[in-house]
Amino acid sequence: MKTVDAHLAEILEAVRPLDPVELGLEAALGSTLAEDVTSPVALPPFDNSAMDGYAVRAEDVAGATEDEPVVLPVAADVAAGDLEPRAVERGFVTRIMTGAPVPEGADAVVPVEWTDGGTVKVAIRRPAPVGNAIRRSGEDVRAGNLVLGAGAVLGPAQLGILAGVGRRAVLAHPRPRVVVLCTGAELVEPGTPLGHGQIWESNSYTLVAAVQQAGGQASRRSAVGDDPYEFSTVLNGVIGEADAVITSGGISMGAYEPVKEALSPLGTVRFEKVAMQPGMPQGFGLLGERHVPIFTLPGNPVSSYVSFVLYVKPALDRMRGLPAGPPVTVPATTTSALRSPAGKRSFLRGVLSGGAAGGGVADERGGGAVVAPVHGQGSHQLAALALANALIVVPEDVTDVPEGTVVEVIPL
Ligand SMILES: Nc1nc2c(c(=O)[nH]1)N[C@H]1C(S)=C(S)[C@@H](COP(=O)(O)OP(=O)(O)OC[C@H]3O[C@@H](n4cnc5c(N)ncnc54)[C@H](O)[C@@H]3O)O[C@H]1N2
Ligand code: MOO
Repeated sequence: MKTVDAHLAEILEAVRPLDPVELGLEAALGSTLAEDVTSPVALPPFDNSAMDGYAVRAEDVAGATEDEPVVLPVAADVAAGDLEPRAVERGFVTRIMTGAPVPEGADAVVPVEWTDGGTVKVAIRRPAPVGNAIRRSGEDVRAGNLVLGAGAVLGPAQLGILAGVGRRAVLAHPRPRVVVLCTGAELVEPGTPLGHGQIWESNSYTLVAAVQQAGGQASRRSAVGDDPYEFSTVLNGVIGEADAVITSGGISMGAYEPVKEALSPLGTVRFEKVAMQPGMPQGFGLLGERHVPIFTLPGNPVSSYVSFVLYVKPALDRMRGLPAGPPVTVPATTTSALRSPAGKRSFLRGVLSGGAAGGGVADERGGGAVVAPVHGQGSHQLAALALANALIVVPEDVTDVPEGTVVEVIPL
């Protein structure tokens, strides 16, 4: 049987980063920067006030006290956005608002709270040291400085600095558009009545959410039955708009396996058994001239989600232009004994707590972190999966793990 590592390696070998495109900032959340961005100007671009108050020459107010305030005439008002260059003469002040340019000659701002708030003349009750409440030009970024490098994922703060350095659009790897397509004649939409032999379709909800969490844009197609022709028709209808396709179901050894039956003749999608549990039946390949990756995941709900975590998430990372590899694991001590089939890598569902997972500090031997396997390890046991927050990895050559052993765990 193929190993988990070999299957992932094959997928990562085949999948390429999406070509960078020019994205407006409104559309760029979650994309990956494909250029280095520098600032054309210093930020702030000019010295400006950090507070509402009075721009002064510090020496003019050096003697101010509560009992003997310094009273000075207010020569002008300067608000944020004031375009007129201004100056403060010796013996005068300028009323100034937060964000307004500091007038020539002023070297300190006295907050309004230290004064009587006068508009014609003002009584200042405390001295302000040179530089008080002034935000210097270039304090945040110098002109020409790199603010974000290629490879940065654009979140709210990153979009903010891009706008802050004057960009409206950037070159970025877009979020992959992923179509999720489930198969199975027994599947009906949640919210509709169940007939005999039917179940509510759930995998697409899990997989769409997983794609979104992994930085992709997911779209869901209603489940198709067990007819390979119908499956092919739906697939052909969506492929033009997809950067990747995920299917669930229809790939094992039964008589009605529409995904396998429709895709096997193409010769570009391989169906094989991978030495893992759950998720043994797997398929992967490339479709059409655009070489759109297709992940044909097993239908059992736990199997399809575990397969997503192990194979699709790293592939989406690569498509996003990010470093891609197997999921990160952390050490934790198992609270119960574990069993695993010989020759397969198991991904048991568990609840990870303590250590780094619980906000504490885990040492490299799992000190502090513990993991408790959930009750119900069948690949159909979706409720047990929903209680878990981690996958406990049991290697291929291990069949019994005693309670108290340090194991590797994939946080979900
Ligand atoms: N003779 C063999 N039978 C099976 C083997 C095998 O090696 N030999 N492998 C088993 C394993 S392991 C798995 S995993 C499944 C995978 O089968 P398929 O990918 O073909 O999936 P289906 O048969 O379509 O469905 C399996 C199971 O999952 C339920 N299901 C499917 N889709 C959904 C969905 N969207 N939402 C909720 N539940 C879903 C479906 O009703 C079935 O119960 O094959 C084993 N059999
Ligand atoms: O590989 Mo299957 O996922 O055990 O049920």
